[in-house]
Amino acid sequence: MKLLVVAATLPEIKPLMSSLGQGEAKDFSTKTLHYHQLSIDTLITGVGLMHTAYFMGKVLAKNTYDLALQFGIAGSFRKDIAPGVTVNVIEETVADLGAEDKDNFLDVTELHLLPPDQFPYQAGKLVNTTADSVYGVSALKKVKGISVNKAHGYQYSIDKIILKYNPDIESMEGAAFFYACFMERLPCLQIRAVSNYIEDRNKDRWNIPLAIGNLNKIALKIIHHITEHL
Ligand SMILES: O=C(O)c1cccc(C(=O)CC[C@H]2O[C@@H](n3cnc4c(=O)[nH]cnc43)[C@H](O)[C@@H]2O)c1
Repeated sequence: MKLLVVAATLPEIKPLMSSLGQGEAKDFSTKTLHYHQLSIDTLITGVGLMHTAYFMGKVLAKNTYDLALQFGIAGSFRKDIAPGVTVNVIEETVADLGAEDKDNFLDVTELHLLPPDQFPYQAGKLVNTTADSVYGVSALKKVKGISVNKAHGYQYSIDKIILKYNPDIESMEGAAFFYACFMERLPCLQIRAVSNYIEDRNKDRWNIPLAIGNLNKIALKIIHHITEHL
């Protein structure tokens, strides 16, 4: 079985990679690891939608996989999804692709620049239908994500985005990962651990080590689940 494991930055999946053993570098962004019967390509895309889209397109043009897994940290809009909590992101919207109209924001579907049901969108959303039970993650909370180029850090714009999309979490790569996987009809999961609440910007309140620790525990659990059920 061939897996693609994607992260924005190396620290986010370094503990997982260390647990899986030495791999060989394919190029500066990808490495191949062999673990039991699995061949695992790891891809570090860099932070952001554009970087993720480029590297996903490149790796999927050259390789075929049975499953792609994106692991990352995220901000949470909800007090009940606290720093450290790990979630399965099952829906994505690019929340800052569009145009301003005075104090309003119109997204690409509202601007009629993207037909809301054009494949792979469903009512303007990217919805992941990959069966999570197969990969041992059914206990994780399923959440709605937004992807942005400009992270929210100001209560006024946070209130507005909650009213518009009612998101649970925010990342800077999730939608690009889903779009590439859905276009290639590649089963995929986007698993994120919360590093911070989305609030007026205060980096001192972030807990990235906790998020990365919990993220990697789940990541390893998924890989073990797959090896045990092959
Ligand atoms: O310093 C800041 O204000 C700041 C704002 C957003 C992200 C960062 C990062 O250093 C992390 C980038 C990385 O983590 C994901 N992430 C984590 N929390 C959030 C968030 O609240 N909003 C958007 N993205 C977040 C993101 O996917 C990046 O990969 C620093």
